[in-house]
Amino acid sequence: MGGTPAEGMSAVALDAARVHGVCLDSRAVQPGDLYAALPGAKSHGARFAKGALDRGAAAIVTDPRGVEQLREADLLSAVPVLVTQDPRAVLGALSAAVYQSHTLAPETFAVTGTNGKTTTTYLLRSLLSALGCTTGLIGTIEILAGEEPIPSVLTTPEAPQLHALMSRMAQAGVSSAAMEVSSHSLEFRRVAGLRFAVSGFTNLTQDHLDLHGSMEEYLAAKARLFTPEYSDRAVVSVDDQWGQALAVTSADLGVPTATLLTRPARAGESADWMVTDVSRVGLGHRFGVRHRDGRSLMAGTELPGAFNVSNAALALVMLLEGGVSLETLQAALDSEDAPLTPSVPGRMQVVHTHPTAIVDFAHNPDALVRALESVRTDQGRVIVVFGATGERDTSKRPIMGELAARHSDVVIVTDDDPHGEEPGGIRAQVMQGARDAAVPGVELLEVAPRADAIAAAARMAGEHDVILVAGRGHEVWQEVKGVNLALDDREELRRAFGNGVSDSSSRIDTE
Ligand SMILES: CC(=O)N[C@H]1[C@@H](OP(=O)(O)OP(=O)(O)OC[C@H]2O[C@@H](n3ccc(=O)[nH]c3=O)[C@H](O)[C@@H]2O)O[C@H](CO)[C@@H](O)[C@@H]1O[C@H](C)C(=O)N[C@@H](C)C(=O)N[C@H](CCC(=O)O)C(=O)O
Ligand SMILES: Nc1ncnc2c1ncn2[C@@H]1O[C@H](COP(=O)(O)OP(=O)(O)OP(=O)(O)O)[C@@H](O)[C@H]1O
Repeated sequence: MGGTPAEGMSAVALDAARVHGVCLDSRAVQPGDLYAALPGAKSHGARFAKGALDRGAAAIVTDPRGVEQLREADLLSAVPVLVTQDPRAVLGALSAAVYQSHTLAPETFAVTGTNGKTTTTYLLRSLLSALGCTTGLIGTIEILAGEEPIPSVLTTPEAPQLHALMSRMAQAGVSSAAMEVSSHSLEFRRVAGLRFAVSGFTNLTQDHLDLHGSMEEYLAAKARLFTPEYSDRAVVSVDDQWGQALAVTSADLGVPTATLLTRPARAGESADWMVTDVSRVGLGHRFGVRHRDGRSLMAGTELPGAFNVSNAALALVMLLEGGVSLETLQAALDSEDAPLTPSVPGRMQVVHTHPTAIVDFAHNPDALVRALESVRTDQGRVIVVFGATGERDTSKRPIMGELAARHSDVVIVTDDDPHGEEPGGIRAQVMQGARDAAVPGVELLEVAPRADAIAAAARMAGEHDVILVAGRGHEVWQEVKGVNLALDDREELRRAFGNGVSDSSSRIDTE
């Protein structure tokens, strides 16, 4: 590399002796790293170049705006600077070259879709382990390289971390990995330079419209995964219109694509794989998965919720399409391991019985309805506690309020992560939707803070009622105006039931 900005990446050869890593956060730079100074929504990474250099950055990659900022700060001649119009477009390839991940990466199964990514990756990991593989996991809750846990900040990490992880997994002997691919990561090309053995699509429903603008754009972001650039094969759930459209484009682009229908077929509908013979067993289900050529297997999952049959079927079909034989998979399913009942933190997690109290991550309209439907019994009431996130897709707030009122007996609206927003204003929008639904007999309460709302639910629940605390799942921090406050819905529920419930209600509005 030369000491002046190189126009265009083709002019540049990475000097492996000098560049040992790639990093896009000045605060995390290690000596010898290539610092990627990227344009961001709030600032430009070039603003932080001095910090990166102080920490030992060996080179910088940036865009022309970044070069200007480096020039103004008199940092242009400090280290070699690579300049390209769109640094995110080359970050995957640069990271792959530095970490040698293209030769080392384990066979990876990618899952995308609005809901079900985390659960499906846990199901894949559990099945792969039952098949004797050393496994890896990358997703919202945690990253695992074999048994080694690595903290997870994003659902899908940035390209440098992803490529470094792939190398680390290879060193840990990981042969197969399951990974969540968010629409944000596809939009920002975080997965550039990776190839997936099989990519799976769960569903598309309203979420993240603040980033994508419309459902069509949201699908277009997801669809980037289903191209020959990323995927050797695809399994697309065609339960909704978006999956049906995606299956067509994926196949048209030359990705061998299998379709999966996990709900009953409507007239004229068919798919390569279908879910059959679904029966409820306790909180879980037994079900079959059948190919249109007649091959089939039988499976069972104790994970609550009909949607977990869809997630489990997707995981099974991804493995079958990836080359695992039906007989081998059936043998793993019939083993003592119960590979379709992994413990997934904060996803339909039963925290208390009599009354049943469940913590779930449902934080968008479709997930909330499905979670509420799956906890309905004919014996008691459904009490839901939830709120909406601040500074995110505001249009879903009244919709979720309305749906909660339609599918519950008691709705307790509280706070989620308000971030920088005024929590009372967020609650008011959710409450408005619940009120507008005008469902006779439903009780609407607004209770804050969240711990008090959970306590109120525990206090009012009878033995046969079900409490669903939705929206935060595994999360243990609540972010309020830049401060992280300790808050774990599971702990609050245990406290409410275990230690009794205080009489001092902080209810602030009752209807
Ligand atoms: C909307 C979004 O995705 N934003 C990402 C974006 O932030 P940004 O554009 O605001 O960055 P910025 O603050 O302007 O900073 C510009 C650059 O300067 C760098 N910087 C900044 C400060 C500093 O001191 N030093 C430094 O080097 C930053 O690393 C960045 O590269 O680039 C940052 C650096 O990589 C990301 O951390 C950040 O993700 C934030 C944390 C985030 O919350 N992302 C969420 C929305 C997200 O991606 N979620 C999806 C899952 C969604 C779902 O399905 O639920 C995910 O995959 O996790
Ligand atoms: N296949 C599905 N269809 C609809 N809802 C689902 C499905 N699977 C799970 N859910 C609901 O969505 C919530 C989130 O599930 P999960 O974490 O598996 O999805 P995710 O796609 O990883 O979500 P996120 O992107 O928000 O992290 C669950 O807690 C459950 O309420």
